[in-house]
Amino acid sequence: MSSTRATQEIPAFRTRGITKIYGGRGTAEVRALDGVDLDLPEGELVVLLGPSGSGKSTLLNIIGGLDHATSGEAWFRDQELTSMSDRQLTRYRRDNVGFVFQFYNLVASLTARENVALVTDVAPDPMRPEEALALVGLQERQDHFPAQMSGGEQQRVAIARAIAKRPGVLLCDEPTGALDSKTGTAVLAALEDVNTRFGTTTLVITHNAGIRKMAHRVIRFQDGRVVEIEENKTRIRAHEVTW
Ligand SMILES: Nc1ncnc2c1ncn2[C@@H]1O[C@H](COP(=O)(O)OP(=O)(O)OP(=O)(O)O)[C@@H](O)[C@H]1O
Repeated sequence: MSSTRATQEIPAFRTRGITKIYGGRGTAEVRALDGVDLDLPEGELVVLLGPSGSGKSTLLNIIGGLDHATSGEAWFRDQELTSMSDRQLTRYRRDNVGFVFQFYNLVASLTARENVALVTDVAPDPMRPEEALALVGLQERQDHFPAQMSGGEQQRVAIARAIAKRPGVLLCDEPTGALDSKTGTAVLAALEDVNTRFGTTTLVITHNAGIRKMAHRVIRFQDGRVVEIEENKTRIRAHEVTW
């Protein structure tokens, strides 16, 4: 087996027995994750579904290097995240992870281009902000401020900001949660395009079950466990998703 092939077989993310317990010592213990084992291949678009409180965000935060597990192992490619210090996790996030959250977290006093430049100024091999904004269809809106844009446009600026540093993975927590179907569709199309064009492994938490049909793989959570993993043989395009 060639070394290239061996490298390709390492999943983007691998978790073994990941458990996260909040509270304890007098307060009620919450087992947010209870032994999660996952292998997520490179380049996939993965949808995480499950009821509120089932552990989706907790998992995303751990594999995104924003939080520590209580026990178990989590790996990004050949790097073990669960043995990293906070400083190492900060570097891991900076070098590898783009985040997109439900509320866009744009700086109100900066234009779209300036919001993206906040990230490109500190990344080693970034796209130009103009290029990232063009990829999400906002080439005409570079000099606009967040308040002059719709929710969907603001979320696309947030996606441009997340992808501009060319991350290996894009982690999205309810990216369409605050959007109506029309603007939500444009956001999904931007995520689909990034995944297809760059092969960026993309994880999307959603409560919109319609989005599952866009995914290569659908992971369903319940009570802190993975209860179902489904691979879609045929996928639909973002613009076919119904709300
Ligand atoms: N900082 C915290 N302290 C205590 N409990 C927490 C904390 N963060 C999350 N939890 C609990 O952990 C469990 C899993 O939460 P998590 O946010 O991962 O669920 P989720 O599936 O993402 O839910 P939602 O779809 O509502 O965002 C919940 O019971 C939640 O209340």
